Amino acid sequence: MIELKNVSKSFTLHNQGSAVIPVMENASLSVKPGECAGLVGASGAGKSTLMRVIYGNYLAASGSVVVGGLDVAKAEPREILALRRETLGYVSQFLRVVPRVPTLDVVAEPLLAVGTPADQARDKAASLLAQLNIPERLWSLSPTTFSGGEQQRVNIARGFAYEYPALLLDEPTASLDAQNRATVLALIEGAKARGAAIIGIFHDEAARQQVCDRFVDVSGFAPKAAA
Ligand SMILES: Nc1ncnc2c1ncn2[C@@H]1O[C@H](COP(=O)(O)OP(=O)(O)OP(=O)(O)O)[C@@H](O)[C@H]1O
Repeated sequence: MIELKNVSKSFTLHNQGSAVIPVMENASLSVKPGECAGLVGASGAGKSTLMRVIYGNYLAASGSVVVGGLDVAKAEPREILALRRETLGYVSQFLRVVPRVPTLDVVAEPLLAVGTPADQARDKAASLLAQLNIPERLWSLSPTTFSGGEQQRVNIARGFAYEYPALLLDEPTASLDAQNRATVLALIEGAKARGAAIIGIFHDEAARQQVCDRFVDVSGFAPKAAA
């Protein structure tokens, strides 16, 4: 479902004399449906960068990044948008939303985008918000003023509303209390059970032991000269 072959990535710092910083070389990785791979490696090793390459935010310098049959490293922007709508979800650490859109609609939006009838989309959104303990009085408000933890839970509800065949999870349990953390881990296990291929970054050791089938140490992808 997610297959990376010989992916390299470097950053060019245009404001610093165009210095080129190689971050990874020959990164290869394959995640099957129903499997969760945890990215590990020291801070700065390139875990988030690898996720952004898979999501198409960063362009790989070489290699292939195939998700659901599409090579993200060579795809047109409209193909990447379709991939993000239909195949690949991304739960980042921070919620980015259009101001003034009510929370219920923020969560229902990925379902509406794939043509789910509005009442079904809103029912699913309501059920996820309730599971994640977002009080109903907040559902009609924009989440922009919510607390950090509430925003994170809205973000997770949005990421799990539509059943993406592939999911990228960046610290989905960070700063959650025990009850919400357990709910998120159950959502991840449910996604695996229905066949989603998942790549996650979990600093929470117990969480990653619970949901990951294996670990990929991104330090192994460090460029040889910098290793
Ligand atoms: N947009 C960017 N421009 C330049 N350098 C970048 C950029 N993004 C990441 N880097 C560099 O790439 C390296 C990998 O960063 P990355 O954020 O992927 O690490 P990480 O393993 O996710 O770290 P952490 O666990 O601390 O979040 C770092 O040295 C970082 O400085």
